[in-house]
Amino acid sequence: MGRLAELMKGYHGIEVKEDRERLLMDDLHAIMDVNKTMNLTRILSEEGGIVLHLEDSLTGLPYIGDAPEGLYADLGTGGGFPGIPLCIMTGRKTLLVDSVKKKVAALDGVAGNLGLGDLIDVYAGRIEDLAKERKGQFSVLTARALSSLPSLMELASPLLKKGGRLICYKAQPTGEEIENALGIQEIVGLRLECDQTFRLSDDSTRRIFVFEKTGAPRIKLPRRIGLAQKDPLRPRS
Ligand SMILES: C[S@@+](CC[C@H](N)C(=O)[O-])C[C@H]1O[C@@H](n2cnc3c(N)ncnc32)[C@H](O)[C@@H]1O
Repeated sequence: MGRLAELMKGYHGIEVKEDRERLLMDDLHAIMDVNKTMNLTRILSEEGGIVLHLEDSLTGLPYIGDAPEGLYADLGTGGGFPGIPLCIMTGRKTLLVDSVKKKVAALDGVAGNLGLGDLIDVYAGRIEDLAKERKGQFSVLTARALSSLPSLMELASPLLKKGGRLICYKAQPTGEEIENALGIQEIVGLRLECDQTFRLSDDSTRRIFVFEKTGAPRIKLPRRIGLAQKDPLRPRS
């Protein structure tokens, strides 16, 4: 058993088989290699990458496992986290979404080299544009280090089919952010299903919020490009 598999079993009770671990480590090495010429991640050491990219990404595994069958997209994927690790572990058809074209092109190359070209597609563009093109098509979405919870809910809602899940990875959400997220659930047609705090092996704290799409949003989504992140929705008083 390698270091990642040991951490996942010891700290999170998640089993990572040998062939999956090899592919996950190949992904990390490939991203670190691309990172020499393009800014994909600030984490430069292998040990840092194992914990802060792979271990952290895989903590979302039980939640993606509970989501309905079907398409998965990682919103604001950056260096492909948590999208590529979750694809490797679940075998779901995966779309990696980011507005920066060269990052997305690099990820396409990495996925192809890992032999994941049939499972992984990429979308170089804004989430709001994807929502117009592929409304209601996704069963599960993830977002890590992308935006506040209310922004994520607004961006995700039009992409999700009913019963689909949005899995948000947060390091330190503020009380106000959580209050606003809870206050806009009906407006965006999502409901909080799970709010879980846990620790990574380096002792840092993480929180995962899972929302379920319960019905159509009360307002027309997506709003104008940029508004979800610049001027997030607030609870109606
Ligand atoms: C801080 S990075 C996080 C990357 C990765 N998810 C991670 O956790 O390592 C946020 C990424 O989201 C992308 N992004 C931000 N807003 C976006 C939008 N509205 N549509 C598409 N991509 C977006 C940025 O280009 C950036 O690559």
